Amino acid sequence: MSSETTRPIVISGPSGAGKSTFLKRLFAEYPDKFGFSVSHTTRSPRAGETNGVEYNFVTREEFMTGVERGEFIEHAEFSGNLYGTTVNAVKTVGEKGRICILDIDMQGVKLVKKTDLNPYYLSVQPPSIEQLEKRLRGRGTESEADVQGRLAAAQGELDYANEEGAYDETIVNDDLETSYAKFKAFINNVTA
Ligand SMILES: Nc1ncnc2c1ncn2[C@@H]1O[C@H](COP(=O)(O)OP(=O)(O)OP(=O)(O)O)[C@@H](O)[C@H]1O
Repeated sequence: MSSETTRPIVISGPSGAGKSTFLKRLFAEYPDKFGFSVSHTTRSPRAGETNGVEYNFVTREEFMTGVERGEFIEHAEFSGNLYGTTVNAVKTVGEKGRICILDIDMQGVKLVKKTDLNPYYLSVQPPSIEQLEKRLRGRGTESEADVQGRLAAAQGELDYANEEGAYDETIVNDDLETSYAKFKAFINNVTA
């Protein structure tokens, strides 16, 4: 296997564009090819959780030392605990021979670009904002306020994706079968 095959793949696009739909199908088709990075957290492990599997469990001091050393791509605090993704956690997936998939928003993309991870960047877009709204409502997993927030953020995501060189490839998710075929072709092309 050449080093090329372990480059991560960043998949980004507005909430509701269809990233999870594509990834679910992809993982079902290729169960052993891809992987997700293990995040770090300062929260305590729950029963049955193993360090290094669900999360890398660290102290707040260890976490903050990592942040100061620039080891984190991103981190955030939720309900009193820190969570984040390190550059090394992404590299570890590749070292195990799997392709690390990063399903992240535009802010995450900008942060990954500051690292030496050198991934492929793929933008998944809805056919229109109207269609996006329909799909978000159809999914039925968000409150009205959440749908509005996602639609407001969507335009920013699309504007960024239109900037020259922001992504290696853009897939407009109109007809699902056709779009998934394009998605798969992109993945197969960069991982061949
Ligand atoms: N081509 C398509 N045509 C019609 N509906 C679609 C299509 N692709 C996805 N959907 C539907 O649109 C909704 C949003 O898709 P999905 O959850 O995959 O988006 P997402 O980009 O992963 O969003 P998030 O970033 O919020 O996780 C889902 O209900 C999904 O079934």
